[in-house]
Amino acid sequence: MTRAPGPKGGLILGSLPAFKADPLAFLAQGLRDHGPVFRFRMGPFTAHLVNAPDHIDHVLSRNARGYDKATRSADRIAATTGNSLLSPDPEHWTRHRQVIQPAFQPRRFDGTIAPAIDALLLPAMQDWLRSGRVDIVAEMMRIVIGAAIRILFSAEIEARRISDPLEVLLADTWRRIEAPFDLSQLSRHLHRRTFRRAVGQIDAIVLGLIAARRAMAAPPDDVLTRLVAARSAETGAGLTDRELRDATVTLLLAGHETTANALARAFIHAAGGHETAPPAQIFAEAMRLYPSIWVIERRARVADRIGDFDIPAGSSVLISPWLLHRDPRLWPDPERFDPSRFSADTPPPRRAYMPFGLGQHRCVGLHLAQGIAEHILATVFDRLRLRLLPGQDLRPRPGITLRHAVPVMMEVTRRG
Ligand code: HEM
Repeated sequence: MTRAPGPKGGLILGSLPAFKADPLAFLAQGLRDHGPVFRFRMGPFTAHLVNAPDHIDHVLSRNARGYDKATRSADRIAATTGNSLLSPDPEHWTRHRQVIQPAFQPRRFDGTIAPAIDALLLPAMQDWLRSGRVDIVAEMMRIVIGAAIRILFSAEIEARRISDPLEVLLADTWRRIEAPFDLSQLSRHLHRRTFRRAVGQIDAIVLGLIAARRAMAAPPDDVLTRLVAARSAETGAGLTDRELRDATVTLLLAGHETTANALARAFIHAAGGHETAPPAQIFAEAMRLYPSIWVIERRARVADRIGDFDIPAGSSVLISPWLLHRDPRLWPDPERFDPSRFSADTPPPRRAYMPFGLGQHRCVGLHLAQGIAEHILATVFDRLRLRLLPGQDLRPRPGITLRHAVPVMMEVTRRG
């Protein structure tokens, strides 16, 4: 057996303290010191980081059967989302994917994205102009969640009623992923009270939306109606209220911070030089440098071999779009923000770009996220001039998603 090289770490916790202190720096250092497949230990768990395009394709796509999502991270996330698309259980995943994927085809959103955003963004831009400033992270979060609620559920709910409890859930989930031993696995009652309260707040909203939708004689044509109407091809059964709740909470959790944080990065880096680049290219480049899902985890179901190294059954395999997108062999001058990398005549290097993942678990919300982001970027840069105020901490804060230190303030003036 050929073990992959890697940092030794401490006797009991292994590399967990170094990972917790700065996960991006820890993984980047491991790559520099040990090469594109390296092994490390986090408490009792063994992990392998894999960072060559061919190896990533092997794990997520070509040999996806050899890997599953029965990972600690998926397990912790399922405490919030229940049995849904993010569930480690392949049966639940298949059922939800069959129902949700058709509801997210790009043409399904024709004509709905722009009005949902404009209703929130246009008045917001007036406020930014009046005060001459905007906290771009908070505003992107508010506008994305508000627009998503309109697009998915045709509802108008104050964004904070959803984003505040989601924030608690995401922070709590990340804490549990980082902890080598989690007593809440023994009993749901050991979940912190704040966690349970946040779940209760979200459930009250989504279960209310589901009940109202079931009672409607002429429901609107949106994602919730499509989920309520979906029937299993084999049994003809529709989703229960619990399944609808799990699907809905999953979409909210997976979609809001990912899109909002990448958008905030797009504004921060495009302002002052790249505003006239096509919005699709600005957003693609922001997600290259700041992929919201900065690490993807799988578990080896059976023993495998990646490159020259043996991967034992049960080992966790980590793939980091953050590292892949900054590899200087794939991306010349990787730290430079340059939307023209994505112009039609310079397609990105093959298999070197994966902000939405790869293979069967590839993001279902991809077209929605891109549609929302491109419309917001185009509308704002068409009318306003944004400049980053100096002296701010822009370092990324990795959690479940790649976050920012907040607030990030930008100066706002009228364009032209
Ligand atoms: C810029 C925004 C987004 C980014 C960067 C992103 C990224 C990703 C990535 C990397 C995965 C694959 C994870 C894996 O393989 O384990 C994923 C899966 C997923 N995403 Fe997104 N996402 C974004 C927006 C959205 C939106 C708007 C929604 C829905 C409203 C969404 C819903 C999901 C769901 C449900 C999955 C699980 C798919 C599955 O396992 O079958 N995402 N996303």
